[in-house]
Amino acid sequence: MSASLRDFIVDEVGVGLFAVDRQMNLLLWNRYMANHSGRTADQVLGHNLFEVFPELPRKWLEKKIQSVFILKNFAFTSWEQRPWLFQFDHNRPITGGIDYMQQNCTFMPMKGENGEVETVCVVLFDVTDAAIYQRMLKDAMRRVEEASNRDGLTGIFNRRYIEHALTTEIKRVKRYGGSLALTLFDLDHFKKVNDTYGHLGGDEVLKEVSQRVAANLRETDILGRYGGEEFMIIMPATDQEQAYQVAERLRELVAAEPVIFGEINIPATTSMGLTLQADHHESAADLIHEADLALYYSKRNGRNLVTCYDPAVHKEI
Ligand SMILES: Nc1nc2c(ncn2[C@@H]2O[C@H](COP(=O)(O)OP(=O)(O)OP(=O)(O)O)[C@@H](O)[C@H]2O)c(=O)[nH]1
Repeated sequence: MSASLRDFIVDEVGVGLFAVDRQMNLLLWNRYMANHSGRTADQVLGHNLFEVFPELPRKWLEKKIQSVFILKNFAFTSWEQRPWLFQFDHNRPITGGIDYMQQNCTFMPMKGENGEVETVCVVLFDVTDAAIYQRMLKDAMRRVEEASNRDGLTGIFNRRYIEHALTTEIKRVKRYGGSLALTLFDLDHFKKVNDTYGHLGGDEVLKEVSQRVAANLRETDILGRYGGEEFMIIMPATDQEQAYQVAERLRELVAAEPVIFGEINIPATTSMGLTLQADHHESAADLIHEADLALYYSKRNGRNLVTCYDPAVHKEI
């Protein structure tokens, strides 16, 4: 191959190419590197790489290059470990939060006639597009995952998620001890709300009640929509007295102010049933059943009430 052909390829190859000797002096600097760094080959060749580019991660890069001299093997770095070696602009209109050109690098040992590595040549690949797509894919997957856990109307957790969360919390208590309270609540006479104010009015009540309750829980509590107008609150590390206080506060909070639906005020109340995790509970279903029974007694005793499950009082219906 003629020298001119070789020079042509080195300059037009479309990746960054540079080479250093054992003292880290630059021996090769192709046009790609010149264009992106703003330093021409004439300005950098013969100079120490780290003196020309003091912003390079010297300790890490020197070790990497020295290892190629010593081990006489190729070495690689990926943008996932270190997003970039040189702070090059990427010129992408949609960056997805990516600041500089993302780079993969290959370090090649170039041996002399004596078999020793005399030069290390570094190939720098622009992998910004792949990095952007991977980040977008991860974001999309996170959003899908998030959406699959949420109830479309109210934005709180859906039944699938909250049942799973309850099972996890029960396992945690069984293993590490502590207390766990479960509250189920249901909007009172909700059929009448729908009949009187229409389905959209009913929906507004569901949304507003969810928001009020969500805003008045601890960060560690988990609120979910369990059914049409039925909700569940998992309260980890909460005993019966605390859970009762919380439920009473929430009940009052819902009843205190009507839900505003356009020009109309819709009064809403809730009935609640709560129970605590105990050794005899085998599964989430056992706990839910007790909370449901207590909720039933709240309905039966006049609604707008909180009932704590008591096995001596709350018998199967
Ligand atoms: N607007 C609206 N209504 C819903 C939704 N899901 C369930 N519902 C309604 O909720 C009502 C529940 O009625 P019931 O189970 O008879 O209970 P209730 O009228 O609340 O009576 P009590 O629970 O005994 O106080 C039904 O009319 C359902 O159509 C929803 O997403 N939006």
